[in-house]
Amino acid sequence: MLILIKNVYVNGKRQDILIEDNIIKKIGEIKKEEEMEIIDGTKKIAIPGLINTHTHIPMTLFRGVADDLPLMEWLNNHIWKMEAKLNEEIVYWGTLLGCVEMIKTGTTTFNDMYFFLEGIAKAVDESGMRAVLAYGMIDLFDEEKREKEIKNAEKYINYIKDLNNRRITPALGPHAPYTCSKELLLEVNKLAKKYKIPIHIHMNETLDEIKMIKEKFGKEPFLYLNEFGFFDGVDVIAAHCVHLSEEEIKIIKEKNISVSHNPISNLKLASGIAPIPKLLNEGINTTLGTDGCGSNNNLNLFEEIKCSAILHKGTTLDPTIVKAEEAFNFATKNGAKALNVKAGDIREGYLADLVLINVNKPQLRPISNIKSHLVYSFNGCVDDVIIDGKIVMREGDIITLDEEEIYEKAEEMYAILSA
Ligand SMILES: O=c1[nH]cnc2c1ncn2[C@@H]1O[C@H](CO)[C@@H](O)[C@H]1O
Ligand SMILES: [Zn+2]
Repeated sequence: MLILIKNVYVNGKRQDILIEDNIIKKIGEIKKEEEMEIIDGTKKIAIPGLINTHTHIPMTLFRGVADDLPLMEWLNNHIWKMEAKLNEEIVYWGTLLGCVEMIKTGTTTFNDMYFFLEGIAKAVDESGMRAVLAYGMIDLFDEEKREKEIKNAEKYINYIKDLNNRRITPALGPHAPYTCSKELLLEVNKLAKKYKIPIHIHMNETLDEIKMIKEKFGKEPFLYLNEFGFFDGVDVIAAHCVHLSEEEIKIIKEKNISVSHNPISNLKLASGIAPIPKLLNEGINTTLGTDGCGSNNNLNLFEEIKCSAILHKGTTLDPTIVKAEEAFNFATKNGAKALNVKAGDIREGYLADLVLINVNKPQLRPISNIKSHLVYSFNGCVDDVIIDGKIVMREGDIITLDEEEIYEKAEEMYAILSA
C-alpha cells in the first residue's frame, strides 16, 4: 500500500510525502505512480500525530458529571462509585467515543491507564489508533487485593501481547503511591523488567497526597519510591508531578523519568501548577497528557499545548519560558521518546502517524507563522489523519468508525452508569 501526499507544507516547505506500508518512505519531490493513493496537500499542512501521554480513555463517559471538586472528594465520592458499575461493554463504547474525539483533534497515540482492557483494546483496534495500555492497579495496602492486582496486570500484559497488533502495546499502571503498597510497586518493577515494558503512574498530583505519604513513610513520594529501587532499570512515565522538591527533581533527572504534564486537569481539580520551567532547565523529558474526561473535560491535546505554553509564562512573569516550538515538541517528539515509539516527527523511516490540516480556517490566517498558529491560535479541528500508514480520517470523516452509532451508544452507556 502506497500513499502519496502531494505538495503539502511540511517541515517548513512544500514537498511530497510517500508512505509505504506503515512507514514514511520518502519526503521530497516524488513522481505519481499508478498504484499510489494520492492525497492533494495543496491547501494543507502536515504535522506529526500528537501523543497524549496520560489519559483514562473510557472516562469520556464521565464528562461533566462531577465538576468543581478537589481530587480526593472527586475520586472517593463520585468517580470510584460510578466506576464500580463499569463493564467491558461500557468501557468499549467509552473508548470509541474517546477515539473519535482524539482522531478529530489530531492525536494518533495515547498512553492509557484503566480497567476492562479487553474493551479498550477492541475499540483501539477498530479505531486504527496507536495506544499503550496499562491496567490500573490499586491494592489500598491490602495483601489479598495486591495478589489479585498483580495477577490481573500480568494477565493483561499477556492479553495485549497476544493480540499481536503492532499499534497496541502493554504497560504497567500502578495507580499511585497513595493507593499502591511498596510490595505491589516492587512487583511492578520486576514485571516491567521481565516484559521490557514501561511503567505509567500518577505522582505528586496534590499536596494532600504528599502529606499522606510523608506521614506514612517519612519521605516525599519520589524519595520513598527511589529508596526501594522502584525507578531502577525501568522506563517510567510519571503523570502530574505538580509539587516537587529539589531532591525529587534530581531523582527524576537521574532516573531518566519522563514527566506527563497535565496542566488543564491540574488547574481544574485545583491541584496546582507543575514546575515545568525547572524540569526543562534540568533537561527532563516533558510530555503532555489530558488526563481523563472526568477532570479535563476533553481530550483535545491542542488545548494542553496552548495551556502549557502560556501557563508558565504567567507564573514566572517571563514570556520567553516554554516557547511555541517547545510546547509543540512536548506533544510530539517528547511524547514519542517517553513511549519509545518511532513517531512524533515527520522523517523518513519514521512511523506514518501524521495529520493534515487545511489552512482555510480563520485561526490559521494569515499564514504568517504556522508554528505559532498551531500553538496559540488553532482549535484542534484537523482534516485528515493517517495512523500506522492507514487513512483513519479523510476530510473530517472518520473512515474506521461509525460516529452516529458511537454517540447513541454513549448515551445508552451513560444511562446505565448514572442509574
Ligand atoms: O487525576 C487523577 N488522579 C488520580 N486518579 C485518577 C485521576 N484521573 C483518573 N483517575 C483514576 O485512576 C484510575 C485508573 O487507574 C481510575 O479509578 C480513575 O478514575
Ligand atoms: Zn490520571
